[in-house]
Amino acid sequence: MSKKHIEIMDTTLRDGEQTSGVSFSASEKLTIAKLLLEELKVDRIEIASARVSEGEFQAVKNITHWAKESNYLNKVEVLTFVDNGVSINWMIEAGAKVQNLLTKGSLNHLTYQLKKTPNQHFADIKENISLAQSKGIETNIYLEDWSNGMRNSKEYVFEFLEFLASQPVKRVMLPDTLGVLTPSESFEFIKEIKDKYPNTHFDFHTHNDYDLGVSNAIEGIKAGADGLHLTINGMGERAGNAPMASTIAVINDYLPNVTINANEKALYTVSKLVENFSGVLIPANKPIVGANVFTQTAGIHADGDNKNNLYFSDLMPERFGRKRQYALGKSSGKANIQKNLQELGLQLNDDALKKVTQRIIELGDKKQVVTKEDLPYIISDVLDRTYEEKVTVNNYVLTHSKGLKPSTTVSITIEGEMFEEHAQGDGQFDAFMNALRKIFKKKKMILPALIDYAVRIPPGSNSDALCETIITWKSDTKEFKTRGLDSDQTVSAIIATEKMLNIITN
Ligand SMILES: CC(=O)SCCNC(=O)CCNC(=O)[C@H](O)C(C)(C)COP(=O)(O)OP(=O)(O)OC[C@H]1O[C@@H](n2cnc3c(N)ncnc32)[C@H](O)[C@@H]1OP(=O)(O)O
Repeated sequence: MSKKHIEIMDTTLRDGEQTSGVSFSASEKLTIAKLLLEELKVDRIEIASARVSEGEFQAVKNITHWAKESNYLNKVEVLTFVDNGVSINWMIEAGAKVQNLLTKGSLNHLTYQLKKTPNQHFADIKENISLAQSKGIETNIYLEDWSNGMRNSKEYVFEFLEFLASQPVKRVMLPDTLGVLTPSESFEFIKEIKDKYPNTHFDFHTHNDYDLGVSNAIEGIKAGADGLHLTINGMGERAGNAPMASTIAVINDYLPNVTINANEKALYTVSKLVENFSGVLIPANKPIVGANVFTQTAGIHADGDNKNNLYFSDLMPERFGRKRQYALGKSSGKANIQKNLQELGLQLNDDALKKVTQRIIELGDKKQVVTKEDLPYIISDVLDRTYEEKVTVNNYVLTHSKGLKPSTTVSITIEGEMFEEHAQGDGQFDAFMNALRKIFKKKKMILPALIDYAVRIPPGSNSDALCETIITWKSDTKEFKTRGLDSDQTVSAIIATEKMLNIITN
């Protein structure tokens, strides 16, 4: 079976910009247009609606100027209105060559918005197309609200298509303007039309109001559509349009008899650029381009990746210029940690790996985000413990309140014997140390003096999970440092103190 080429028309700069609150500047539009055509290699781009504003006029002018020099002018399209040539003049002055003429694809819209009869509308359109032709402008035609037209005024839609068959129109564009179609209707409607007009090029334009934008687009292609309108990150009015990334991936993976020019590898870069320019953040779970979609979190999945890539699918991140990652947190297992260690070029023996895994799970339990960059600190914190653990801090309460002295109750075990003490201090940690001093007095031991106390976020660790406290102690015989690492500053100091207690009792 011969393969069919499907045109991809990107409308991020027109329909995508209709996302509430989004307005691209002229230079942003030019940058996005270049990336779309040169890197993502979509077949066509729709860059603006005519007449909108002076800024929009400038934006179109900049793009057409560049497109003319780069031989892309016939791929750059402007949405126009049936307005006695006002839109056509606007786009000609802005240097554009292809109009996407917005007409009414449902009787309802025609009757109530334009207040015209079908014959009046067709006559206006005929005049518009012929004016465009006389000025060297190519015409594609939108049948706005076509999906509802097919449901409620099918006779009108076919009358319209019959009229268009005699017109010099390059493409007929069928929008599901309100995103109301189901996948099966998308298939049926497009098939019905394509069967009747097999030689006409039909674009299908879907919206995501029911989250069916991609499914509908795919069914449209199966039914015979020749082109699709998509937007980067699914931007667009209301719930947006069918997103470029997932639609392309589905076409490539599930429609073997279809070819497209779009280059998957460029998707992520374009998506991030549009995210930055639009200010509309890509949801972390957005297929293909979201931050989390190539991150394995569960330990079992990371383990399976080590064993014959059991949790891989065709949707490999490298296709899209991305990399698989392994999250660190409470659902991590040894395999997640190993994968991250490999990336850092570190190796641990089984015992150390177990201890580090346990520590990451503890941190994860506190809802902390642990990153790959935190790992070296966690490792040195855990592996610091080269002594026999004779002292354990079991429990403590630290209080801090306005007008009252901070106080602590602490319970510790020293070589199997439990002690509990209460003390006040100048701060929470001071109170904690005073309680410890009381306990160790009972053991006839004097604790070393605290001579320096430094707190920092570990350098290079770019998560907010960790806080490192390094305490310098001085006893009669020596000066030494201990460090503690935790998400909480006081807890990290207590961990450093527990290490000191173990050093002096060993
Ligand atoms: C499917 C889509 O997403 S279509 C998106 C179309 N793009 C836009 O709307 C771009 C943003 N719009 C605008 O900047 C403005 O609306 C403009 C410049 C186009 C027009 O502005 P205004 O002249 O102020 O009119 P307004 O915004 O109220 O638009 C409604 C008018 O357009 C008419 N209209 C609606 N569809 C069409 C059409 N396809 N062709 C011609 N006129 C149309 C309406 O009948 C109405 O006319 P009326 O005032 O005589 O009743």
